[in-house]
Amino acid sequence: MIYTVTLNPSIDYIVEVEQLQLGHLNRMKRDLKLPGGKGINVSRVLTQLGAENTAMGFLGGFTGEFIRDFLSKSTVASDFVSISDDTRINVKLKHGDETEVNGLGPAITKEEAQALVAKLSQLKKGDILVLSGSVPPSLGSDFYERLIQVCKEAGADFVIDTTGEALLQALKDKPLLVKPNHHELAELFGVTIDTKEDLVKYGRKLLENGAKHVLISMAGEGALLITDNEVYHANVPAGKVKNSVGAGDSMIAGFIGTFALTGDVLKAFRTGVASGSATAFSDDLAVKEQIEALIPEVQINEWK
Ligand SMILES: Nc1ncnc2c1ncn2[C@@H]1O[C@H](COP(=O)(O)OP(=O)(O)OP(=O)(O)O)[C@@H](O)[C@H]1O
Ligand SMILES: O=P(O)(O)OC[C@@]1(O)O[C@H](CO)[C@@H](O)[C@@H]1O
Repeated sequence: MIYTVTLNPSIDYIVEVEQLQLGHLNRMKRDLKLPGGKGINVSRVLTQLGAENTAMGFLGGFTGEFIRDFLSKSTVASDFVSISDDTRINVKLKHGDETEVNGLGPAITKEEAQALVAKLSQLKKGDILVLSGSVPPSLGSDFYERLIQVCKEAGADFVIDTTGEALLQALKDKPLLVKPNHHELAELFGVTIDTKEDLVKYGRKLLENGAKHVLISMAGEGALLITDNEVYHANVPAGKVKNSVGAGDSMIAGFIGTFALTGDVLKAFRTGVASGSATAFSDDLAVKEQIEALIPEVQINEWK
């Protein structure tokens, strides 16, 4: 069973304007409210792929109710801890370009935090825990580390999609998968990456430090999968990009959902790329039919 954890869910308020004029009244051309937060996105795409999963984390207030309701209507199983503060609203402004303004996140009490830890102590060997996204400041920066220890004690695997120190710290506990994009990989090691050799060199460092699989996404320029023995490159399908929000989460869902169902790492890689691109080509997250249509367009080659 796969469990996703979103410590800091959001309503993603997607607002489209013809042209953004700072300091003036702008009228919306279109707007859309969607449940957001990286783990929730992973759960929504896992559900599309038929991979059994439960979305967990913290939800509170009217914003939390919106998310609960949306997930239930779209048959995404969930088991969130209810909190007294409001779940945040993240603004995604489309004005030719994409500008995002993400909230800090709600206050979470010690008791609420402990309630999530207690739920996760029910994990079992063979389960996969997906930890994705930012940590609300009230939880403290070591909260992921606490959840990873709970996961390890249960003998379950984990995937972590975060950045910086929290990601580096998590490597020693041997995550099943990490997926930085090429910019995040460079930032992580405080370097600039200009060549294919450097991408592989720094991707391999994540493996050497403990990750079991490393995916490096490069938006429209393809993706790399680095395993102990091999490096594989995938192209991305051609299409019109409508939305990049959640493309990386969809890629993780495609990879982990397929890996959990088949154990086949290359099939997982191909579905991961197809899922990321299917979301990039949609207004919302990808649905099953869109993902399936793109799978044959993803070619994977060994990278020498
Ligand atoms: N321009 C594009 N054309 C086709 N596919 C794309 C494009 N941009 C993103 N994707 C798909 O989405 C996947 C993840 O994209 P990206 O490298 O932007 O990840 P990310 O930075 O984690 O994404 P996010 O915007 O969700 O933070 C890519 O590997 C690819 O499959
Ligand atoms: O603020 P965080 O937790 O880093 O990212 C949150 C977020 O930007 O990530 C998702 C896309 O990946 C969105 O649904 C959501 O708004």
